[in-house]
Amino acid sequence: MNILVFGKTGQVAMELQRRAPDARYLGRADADLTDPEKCAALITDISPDLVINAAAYTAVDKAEDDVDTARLVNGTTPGAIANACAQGQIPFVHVSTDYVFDGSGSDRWQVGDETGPLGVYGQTKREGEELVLAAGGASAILRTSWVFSSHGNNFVKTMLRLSESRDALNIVDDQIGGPTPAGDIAAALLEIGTQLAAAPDKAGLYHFAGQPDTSWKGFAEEIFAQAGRQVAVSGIPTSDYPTPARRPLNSRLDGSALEKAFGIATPDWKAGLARVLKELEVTPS
Ligand SMILES: NC(=O)C1=CN([C@@H]2O[C@H](COP(=O)(O)OP(=O)(O)OC[C@H]3O[C@@H](n4cnc5c(N)ncnc54)[C@H](OP(=O)(O)O)[C@@H]3O)[C@@H](O)[C@H]2O)C=CC1
Ligand SMILES: Cc1cn([C@H]2C[C@H](O)[C@@H](COP(=O)(O)OP(=O)(O)O[C@H]3O[C@@H](C)C(=O)[C@@H](O)[C@H]3O)O2)c(=O)[nH]c1=O
Ligand SMILES: [Mg+2]
Repeated sequence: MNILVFGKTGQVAMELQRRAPDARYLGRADADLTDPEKCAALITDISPDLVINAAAYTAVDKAEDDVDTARLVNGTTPGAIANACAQGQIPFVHVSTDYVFDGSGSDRWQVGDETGPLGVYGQTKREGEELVLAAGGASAILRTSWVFSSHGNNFVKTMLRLSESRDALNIVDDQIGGPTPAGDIAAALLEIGTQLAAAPDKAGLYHFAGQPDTSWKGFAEEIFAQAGRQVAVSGIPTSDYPTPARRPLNSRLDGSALEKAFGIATPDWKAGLARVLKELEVTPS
């Protein structure tokens, strides 16, 4: 199967390259997602058997002041890609986020639940979802959360870096969600794409997030425990950690629709964390 991937340097794109080295990966220089027409034209020219979009504008706070770029990258261009795929009858797998939700309540979000993004990143990712679904092709959207890996920027690497200079940290303990290993996401995207090619009726929205749910404080504590770093972690409310973008308090995603349609189980993030720390050569001292 000829697979075309938008994204090359990001966490999920790097993990896709490990699992599907023969796919074609488009970096920013090959396909700038601020240019919807160019991205759509690439699909028509290349005519692959499957398209995966692993690129996005993921700088949550920066997006608040960079709305036009975030909208093009997260909304307009995924829509244009989905339209080109629908026209060419090419299955398309796209990635979205827990930040499309408003974070109310404490139930796990189901795929059909109403969205209500709190910031520009979440709003533009939701616009992308709507445009992809409206394109009407064989498109699957995988919402995930709190992605980490040995590559790029993520919470695990931030905590490890801070532990070099700090013996105490304040971390928010009232945002609850599922940390998700990028490697498990990449494997899920490839499995979804393969199944979608044979069964286009499996198109739609799905959730995939690591379990068990935890807070950012709980995630930090597990990172330091597994890494053998002595850092005292104090829980603080979100109101004590002001940021330009608001973030959802309840990010719990229910993965049962994905399990039912594709047989893909919810990943164990603590096991994924152990693998990432091993890759980073972080061992308890
Ligand atoms: N990171 C997270 O915690 C979460 C991510 N997601 C979603 O998962 C998907 C993958 O995210 P992740 O792997 O973490 O992303 P990263 O933040 O690791 O990387 C973002 C990628 O998008 C690329 N990109 C950004 N802007 C453009 C552009 N204008 N043109 C071309 N490429 C561009 C970047 O390229 P470059 O290196 O050139 O900047 C980079 O490869 C995204 O859809 C994201 O919304 C969902 C939930 C949580
Ligand atoms: C560094 C630090 C962060 N925090 C908090 C801030 C924030 O609420 C939380 C996580 O910080 P981050 O900067 O990793 O958060 P953020 O970049 O918002 O992470 C999000 O990225 C986007 C792309 C997504 O789609 C989401 O699923 C989610 O992963 O930790 C502390 O409380 N103390 C600290 O010292
Ligand atoms: Mg971030």
